[in-house]
Amino acid sequence: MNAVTEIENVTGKAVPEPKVILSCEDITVEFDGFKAVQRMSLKLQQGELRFLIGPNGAGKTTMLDVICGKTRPASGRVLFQGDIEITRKKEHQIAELGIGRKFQAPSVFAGLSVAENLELAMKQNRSVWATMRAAMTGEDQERIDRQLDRIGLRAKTAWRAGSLSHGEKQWLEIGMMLLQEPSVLLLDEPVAGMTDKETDLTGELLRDIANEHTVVVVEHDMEFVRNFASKVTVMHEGQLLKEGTMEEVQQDDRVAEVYLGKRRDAHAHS
Ligand SMILES: Nc1ncnc2c1ncn2[C@@H]1O[C@H](COP(=O)(O)OP(=O)(O)OP(=O)(O)O)[C@@H](O)[C@H]1O
Repeated sequence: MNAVTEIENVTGKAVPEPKVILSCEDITVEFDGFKAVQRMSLKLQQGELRFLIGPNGAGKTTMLDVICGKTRPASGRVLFQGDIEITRKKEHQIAELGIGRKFQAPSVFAGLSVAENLELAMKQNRSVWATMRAAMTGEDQERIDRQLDRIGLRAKTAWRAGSLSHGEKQWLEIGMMLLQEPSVLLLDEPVAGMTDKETDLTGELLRDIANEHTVVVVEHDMEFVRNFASKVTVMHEGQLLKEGTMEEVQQDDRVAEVYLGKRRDAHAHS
């Protein structure tokens, strides 16, 4: 399963080809006859941080909903890890396969401590829980500590989650997701409502996470995207408008017209 396909680069030297972990093919979503997404395709490589941008109503959230099984497409299919078709699977089955979804608002248990939230999340990881039940504590504590360091909340382990800042709650929820060891993380506007400092720290956190997981971020904050995106997918009116580096996307006239241009105009008039 882990065989790495090799391709030849321009010098004729064999280099490992990045593995596609998730592939959305020709997805169309209809709501009462209205096509919210139209023949949209999206391929994600293992370990990439992909930003999904576009104006309001472009279909970004609907694409995440299709991937995580919340919305059924009228046509098209979603393949996970090569040949596992997840298009008609239920949300919980898709989550168990390793695709985690985080919605915009943080959802942590406010009355529990940071540590308790993380412990609970880890216990929901059924496969690990079942196989490692006998050898719990030490190893589990290490896994929790690792996430605490990663999300920057080690000093606040005993704090009630409800007393954390908005940004810290978002990081805690990301840490909780990571303890379930997903291959793919889908995040809806993770930096909305964060301070500039929190936004930057979140960008660094997402980059760090993307070394081990594949991360898809739906985002409106263009400064954040500019600072942290390597590859960007732009949607408009349910369709793929452009895909490429931030530079390529910014230089595209159609993107400027439907999206970036509109934002510049909005700023110019404010
Ligand atoms: N459950 C639904 N029923 C009917 N129409 C819907 C439903 N969900 C989304 N839509 C419509 O589908 C289109 C795409 O919505 P979607 O939320 O995916 O866009 P988006 O790009 O995420 O927008 P935003 O950036 O504003 O969140 C919009 O016109 C929206 O009104």
